[in-house]
Amino acid sequence: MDKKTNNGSEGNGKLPKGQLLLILIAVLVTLFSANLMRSYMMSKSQKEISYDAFIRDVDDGQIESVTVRSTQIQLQYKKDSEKYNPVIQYYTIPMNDLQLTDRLYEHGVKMKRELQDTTAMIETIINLIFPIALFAMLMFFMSKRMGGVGKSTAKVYMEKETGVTFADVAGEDEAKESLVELVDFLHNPAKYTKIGAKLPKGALLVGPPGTGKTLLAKAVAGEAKVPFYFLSGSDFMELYVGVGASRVRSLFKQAQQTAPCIIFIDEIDSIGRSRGGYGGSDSEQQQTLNQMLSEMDGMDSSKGLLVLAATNRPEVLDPALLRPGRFDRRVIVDKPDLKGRTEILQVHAKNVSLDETVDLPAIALATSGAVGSDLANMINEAAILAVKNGRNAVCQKDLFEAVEVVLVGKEKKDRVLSREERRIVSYHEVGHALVSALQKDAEPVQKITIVPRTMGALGYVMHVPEEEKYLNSKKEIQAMLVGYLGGRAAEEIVFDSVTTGASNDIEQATKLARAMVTQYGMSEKFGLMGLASQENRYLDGRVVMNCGDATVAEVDKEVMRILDEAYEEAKRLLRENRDVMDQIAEFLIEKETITGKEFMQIFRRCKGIPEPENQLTPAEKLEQETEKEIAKQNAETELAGQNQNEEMQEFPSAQDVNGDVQDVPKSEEEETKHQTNLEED
Ligand SMILES: Nc1ncnc2c1ncn2[C@@H]1O[C@H](COP(=O)(O)OP(=O)(O)OP(=O)(O)O)[C@@H](O)[C@H]1O
Ligand SMILES: [Zn+2]
Repeated sequence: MDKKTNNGSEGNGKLPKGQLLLILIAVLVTLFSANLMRSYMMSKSQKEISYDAFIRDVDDGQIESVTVRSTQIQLQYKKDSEKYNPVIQYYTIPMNDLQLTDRLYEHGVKMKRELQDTTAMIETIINLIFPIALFAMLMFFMSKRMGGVGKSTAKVYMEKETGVTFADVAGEDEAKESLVELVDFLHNPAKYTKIGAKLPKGALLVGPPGTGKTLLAKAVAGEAKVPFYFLSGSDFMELYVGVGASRVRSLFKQAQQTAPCIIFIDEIDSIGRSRGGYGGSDSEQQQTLNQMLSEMDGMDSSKGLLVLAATNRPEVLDPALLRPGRFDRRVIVDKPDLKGRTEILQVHAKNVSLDETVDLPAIALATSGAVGSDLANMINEAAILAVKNGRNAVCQKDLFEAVEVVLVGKEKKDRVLSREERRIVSYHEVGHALVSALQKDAEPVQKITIVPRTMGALGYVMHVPEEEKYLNSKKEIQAMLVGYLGGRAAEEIVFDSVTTGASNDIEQATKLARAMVTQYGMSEKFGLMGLASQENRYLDGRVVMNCGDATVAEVDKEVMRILDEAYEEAKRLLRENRDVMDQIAEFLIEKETITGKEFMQIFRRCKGIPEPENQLTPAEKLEQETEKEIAKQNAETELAGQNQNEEMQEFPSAQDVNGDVQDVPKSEEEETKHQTNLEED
């Protein structure tokens, strides 16, 4: 979702440490030179006069006042004296003169005695102690900020025991399988080295954010009961030159001392980016990477030391990292499928009280495209909702609400749309839904809402897949395209103008149409030619075209044609069903949310289709069964009339959030692409 890999560490509000250091040095230099100047000037302005000259001046009545100190007598001449000078401080060395006081008194000279030479003392302090103190501070500061350069103990995050096991990681069976082997290496390295087998030094966990890569690495450590060292590639970004490399060195050194153990490097792409590749690798990154490479080469894996690294951008990694003896194993940690999602939900629901309405597989069906961290979030969010509503167990309705919260954000109650905006959003969403309902190959509509959400959606349509699909026919994909464009088509038909609200739809539709032409071999013009390969399946990576410029232009034309065709089809469908669209949109404007049932009722009424008798959605069936069961229970215990099931009624089966949301990890299209890919392999 919005868990984009954060490579930079800028913008944390604090002054960069380098700058602080510079400021400190500048202050020091200024103070120092100011001091030098001052004492220079002071030595200039002090002027000694002989004792007899002093006595003469006293007798002459030229002296205004004296300050007597142990080592000198400072003289202040009267303003009208010819010796008077504001910048010169006259003094004389005291003599053993017993009459001095009387003499001064006689001539009306003001007398002051200072026991200690305070100015001298202050001067010593300023000139000696203060700079020393500042220097000491500076040294202290520098040694602290270098974080142990030269010392072997840079701060490294370590867990003696992670306590995580493979049972905590749900789904991801293939990934777990290849990691189980590594656990055995760690357990008993001698068993392998005796035969002469070389143990693997590293494995690369590759997959989209939030799929449990960190969790898997911890599970390997937990299963092998070895310490777990953790380092995140992005931590290196804020460091000074040389610090990254030294951190890597000290990490490996520490790890080697506690072997067998696991070193886990998250976001390895931020240090392991291809040297001299695009993005401009800086020398600091290179140094760190080189250090890592040489540490791995020098590592003795027979001691049971294993380096795991995670990335969602394997294609940017330096090939040197992937060579034999380094991260030569690749473990794919992909987005979970329906079964995987069900299992992840079950793992996280283990410690949550659920009531009998809860149907986790239905939630899994509704969350195509969600990853482990999303699902974990949903369970937690549902638990919070249950507490908020004063219940002591989570029900299915909480879970469905949590799905929406995680995928499209919370309802934004304070965001009030104007009447005109509500009309436009309503028609837009009804356009999507109606087009889907009219095309037999599209999924039935489950819910439409125009309550704005925090993650940016003004409204959206939920679909219910009857089952999870891994392969889509050309017809289904075309229907999907028409569905994506239905919102914009409705706007054009009704308001004769279009808004920015459809930008995400258009992006999705274009991606899908392009994939039809270049990847699925679904265009007549280009046939089966594979024109592009997706650079990164794990993020919304760019697609690399494998053909010449002329062909690229042709592809663009073909994509445009497909989109135009789909748009025309959407408009045709909506024009022919204008009355249905108006009625549903009116209902939506008034109610803000319309359920699939209500939608179909209006739809059927307008189209003159009789209400089907016994055609229930799976969730409705479930609901009925649960009701029956409760009734039975009630009869058995002779308790009557408590329908604990009320809350669920609005929420039939599984749903698929599909709409104008920027960040929803999208589902059908991606799933289709991915599965099609698998098919090709
Ligand atoms: N397969 C899974 N089974 C159970 N829980 C999971 C699974 N995948 C993710 N989670 C939950 O999501 C949380 C985050 O996952 P984790 O940090 O391991 O993902 P990641 O792939 O390392 O993500 P990133 O790339 O953002 O670091 C986990 O702590 C766990 O609660
Ligand atoms: Zn839309």
